[in-house]
Amino acid sequence: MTYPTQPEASHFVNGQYMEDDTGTPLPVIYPATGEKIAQLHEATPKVLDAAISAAEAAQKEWAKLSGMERGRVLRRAADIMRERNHDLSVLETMDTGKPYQETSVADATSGADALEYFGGLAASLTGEHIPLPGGDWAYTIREPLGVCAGIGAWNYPTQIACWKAAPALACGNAMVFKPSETTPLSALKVAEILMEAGAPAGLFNVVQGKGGVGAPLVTDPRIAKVSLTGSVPTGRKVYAAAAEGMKHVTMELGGKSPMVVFDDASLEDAISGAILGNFYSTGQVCSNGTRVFVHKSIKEAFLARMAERLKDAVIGDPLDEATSFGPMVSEAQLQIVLGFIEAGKSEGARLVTGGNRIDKPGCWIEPTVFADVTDDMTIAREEIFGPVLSVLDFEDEDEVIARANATPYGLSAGVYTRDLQRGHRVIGQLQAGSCFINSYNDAPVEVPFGGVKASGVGRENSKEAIAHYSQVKSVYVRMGETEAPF
Ligand SMILES: NC(=O)c1ccc[n+]([C@@H]2O[C@H](COP(=O)([O-])OP(=O)(O)OC[C@H]3O[C@@H](n4cnc5c(N)ncnc54)[C@H](O)[C@@H]3O)[C@@H](O)[C@H]2O)c1
Ligand SMILES: O=CCc1c[nH]cn1
Repeated sequence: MTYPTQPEASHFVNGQYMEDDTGTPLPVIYPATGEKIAQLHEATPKVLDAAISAAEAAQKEWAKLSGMERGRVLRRAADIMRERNHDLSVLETMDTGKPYQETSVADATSGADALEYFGGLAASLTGEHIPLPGGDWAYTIREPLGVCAGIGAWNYPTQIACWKAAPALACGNAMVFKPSETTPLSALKVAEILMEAGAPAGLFNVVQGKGGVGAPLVTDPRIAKVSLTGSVPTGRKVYAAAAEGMKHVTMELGGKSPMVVFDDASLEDAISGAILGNFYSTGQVCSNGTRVFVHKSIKEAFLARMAERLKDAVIGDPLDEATSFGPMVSEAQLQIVLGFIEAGKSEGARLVTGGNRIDKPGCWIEPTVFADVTDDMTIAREEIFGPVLSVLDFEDEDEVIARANATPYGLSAGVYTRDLQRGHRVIGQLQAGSCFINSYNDAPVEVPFGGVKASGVGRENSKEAIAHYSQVKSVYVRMGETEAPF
């Protein structure tokens, strides 16, 4: 392996790399080949304490800056990130296995968008003046929360770090970020870039490790807010632990989202949407539309054309720009997905294409499509987080809305139809936070992102995120005498 993937040290604390090799070893594997590309260590209590202390000290100084000054640092970081997009994308590809064709347009670039967007907003985070009877008045101040903990999943490591850090820092907070143990490399680059852009030492710290490092980070009394991107079971644990300390939370969790394809839809567009919503990032996207409800009258045409379109997937070296479908992130995740495929077969779903591990080193699996899936099957109920698309038939609008909503999840939903009234009518009734009409899986920073029901609490991106990284102080000002009853 020629690309430098071994970082200077495992953690980034108080503006510099930090190592404590007494921590449990954490090997980093390139999923495309199974080769080890870096060797890190999990954070020990000493590292974690140093990171939180550094963040606490930095936050006090950072909060004294004006929004304009804070925003300037974030916008500089966005520029640096864009200048380094190539190298950052190669690193992201090696960390996750996602093809460079994707990482070069959806990872560091998305992180840079967040830094630029929230950098631009920082100066406008002001309070209100509220006139009251008798000449009295009140004003409000939007204050930072303090030190925020960010905890990431492995599918979008750079994007997740920036989607959390950018609004947190814009509001005057500091952050201790724990990336997923599976993809620990790129958050360290985010930390380097923020320091280079002028952020004070300690403002953004990275500590490595599994849940055993995440758990004490969440409960540390110096942490004011926890933002987790991860699965629903982890979300339940982290939300409960944060509640004990009455901390603010953002929970960006999993889903089992419906995509509804009506009989008047453009078949090519609907298939493109289903490809984006099931096979982009090898199916490892939280908002994926994995329950594809296709109107019975067009189902066979949909399946035939989907099978044809899948032949155009270029499965190969993720660093080759022509590759459009990479490996799964890890052997463990691959085994989980193979288990779901077996469940699909044994419960009676029709395997249309794929279904097999690809016989070469690394974590490769074929893009897989099941048809004749029914609502009670495991593959229709549980989040798979891999390249497995399930087609379910429907005939009636009210029926499909009820079935689409019959899930504990509520992250996303999509509708394909040429009837715009129907599109809005149906989307309006689907229980999901991030929805699409005649599109799927777009996530621009200007638009709120997040789920309802078990899929999460709070929103990332857009102006909505500001409310989740700040609190409002109100000040009542009496202009006359203070009257009391006695
Ligand atoms: N809604 C979103 O924005 C979004 C985005 C990406 C991924 N996801 C979800 O993430 C999941 C896949 O990622 P994953 O397998 O890394 O998820 P995961 O829940 O296994 O882990 C997520 C993170 O939580 C940490 N963690 C685990 N136990 C913890 C504990 N007790 N306390 C604190 N931290 C703990 C892990 O180390 C990791 O960093 C999928 O369910 C996917 O839908 C959601
Ligand atoms: O994985 C979830 C977040 C996301 C959705 N689209 C791009 N990133």
